Amino acid sequence: MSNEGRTRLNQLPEWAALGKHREQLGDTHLRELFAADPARGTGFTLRVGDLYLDYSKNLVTDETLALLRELAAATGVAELRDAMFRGDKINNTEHRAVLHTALRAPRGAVVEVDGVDVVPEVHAVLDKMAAFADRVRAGEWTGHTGKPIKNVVNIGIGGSDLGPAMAYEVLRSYTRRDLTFRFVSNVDGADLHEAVRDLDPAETLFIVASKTFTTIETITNATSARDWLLAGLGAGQEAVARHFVALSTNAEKVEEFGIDTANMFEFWDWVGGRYSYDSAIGLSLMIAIGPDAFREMLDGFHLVDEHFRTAAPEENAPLLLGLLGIWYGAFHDAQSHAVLPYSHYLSKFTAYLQQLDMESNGKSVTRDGQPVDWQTGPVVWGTPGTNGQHAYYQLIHQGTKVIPADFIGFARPVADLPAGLVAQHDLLMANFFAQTQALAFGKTPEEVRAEGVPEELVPHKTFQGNHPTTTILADALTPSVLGQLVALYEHKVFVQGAVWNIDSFDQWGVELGKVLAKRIEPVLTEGEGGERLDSSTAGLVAAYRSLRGRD
Ligand SMILES: O=P(O)(O)OC[C@H]1O[C@](O)(CO)[C@@H](O)[C@@H]1O
Repeated sequence: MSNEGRTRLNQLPEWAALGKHREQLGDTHLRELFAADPARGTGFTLRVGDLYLDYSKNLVTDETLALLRELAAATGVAELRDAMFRGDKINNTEHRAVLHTALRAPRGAVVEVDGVDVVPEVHAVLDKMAAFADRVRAGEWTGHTGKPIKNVVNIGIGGSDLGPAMAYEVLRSYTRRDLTFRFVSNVDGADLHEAVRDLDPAETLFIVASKTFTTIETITNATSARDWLLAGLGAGQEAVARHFVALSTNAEKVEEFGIDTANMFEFWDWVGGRYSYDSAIGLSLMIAIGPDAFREMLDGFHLVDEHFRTAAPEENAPLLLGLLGIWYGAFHDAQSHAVLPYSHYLSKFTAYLQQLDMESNGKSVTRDGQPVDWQTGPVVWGTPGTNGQHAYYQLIHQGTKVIPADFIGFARPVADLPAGLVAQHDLLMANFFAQTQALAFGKTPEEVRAEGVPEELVPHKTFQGNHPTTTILADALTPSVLGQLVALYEHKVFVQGAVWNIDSFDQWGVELGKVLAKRIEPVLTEGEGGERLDSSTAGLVAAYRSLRGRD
């Protein structure tokens, strides 16, 4: 889907109107916006499925939102969205459809790629995954020596790791606590070593997750895992079949590696790596939480897909979140976006969003290859909130940067939290609410003085406030809520890519480093070819070789 001839974003009248509006708003403070509209705190909210979204503490007025929606209309967000759901090849540099939404379509829905309905295939793989997961969970899938599987090690990287690893943490309270799950991604041998050192190979299943099955980190780790297994069992290649399964789009490479393709769970080139954990890539998660909870998660995704597809612009949560990000990047010069969950279980959520957002929208040319001269994707960062409060929140409160932040919290702690610890939840959530309040309203010099603070300390104890936040509150962290949250962010990223007119579904930016690493490896090991390197890299490589005693 090309869009040649489209007016450049920053030449649209809608863009100019936003610029003018920004000038008019000037330094208008959230304190003023709230004072002017007593209903703002309840009016600037949305409900989507189980998510309650409060966007009132953003630096926007009704007019800002209307202008942003006009920008979305002028840039064809809805048309591109419909093209995505329809299965058009909107990933134009790779000529691929973008259909992660089909992964969570209910049985019986129809989604066509090149005239073929893909939903039956999706459900056939989900059924195969469920049958396998049930066998492992029931102790019926045995290893080479006949022992049931007790340990599951997912080997993958990027989208083939971050999704299942994140979701496993998020849904810990739903997992089989008697089974061990580990996630290996780093080509640093320490990752695999630490993951398997206390495991019995006879009880260990490796899930090799790779869309392409050519990713060097994953194939290297999988090869080492196979060596560890066979050495531990004292067995030959015949032991591999009971201990290795593959998740991939590439049957040929899976077979080449020595994994029986009967033990391969397929997905398709229309699933981007960072959009894939609800495909076969989620097998480790499905074993951990069971097929029913996995289905609930998919239904959560689907609920937000349908919301995004059908909700009016004024009520469309992904559209709103996407447009707010565009507003801050373009008109407030925000360089980053913080995601701050108030749940220990969401400790890997922001790391997951980093790939989703930054690999999707870290682009600087438009869909037809022209350089952009507007901000694209922000730096996404953050860790669970209360820990952040004692680390980097100082900078958010009193530093010089504009850092829009999403606060994510839950009304109820997870169901299996011991009664003695449940009481701590109110304290956690008191912090959650207090922080967005402090960020928005701050503390004026007058308020500080009224506390009797010595004059020389007043500037230090003043909080300027006016720091934008969006609060996402849900009842509890269930599989469905996780699906809803991930889909919300997926579509937010989509909206931004559509407005910025970039291809959010390719990732050419990861290629160069891979090629150079391949070239440098023989220089490290054999010492040949160093003269072709630049002087800095050549010096570093020489130092490395010398430290390793190779020269
Ligand atoms: O699943 P694969 O093919 O091993 O790729 C892993 C990751 O590598 C990338 O292609 C680049 O980092 C990601 O998009 C992808 O999620």
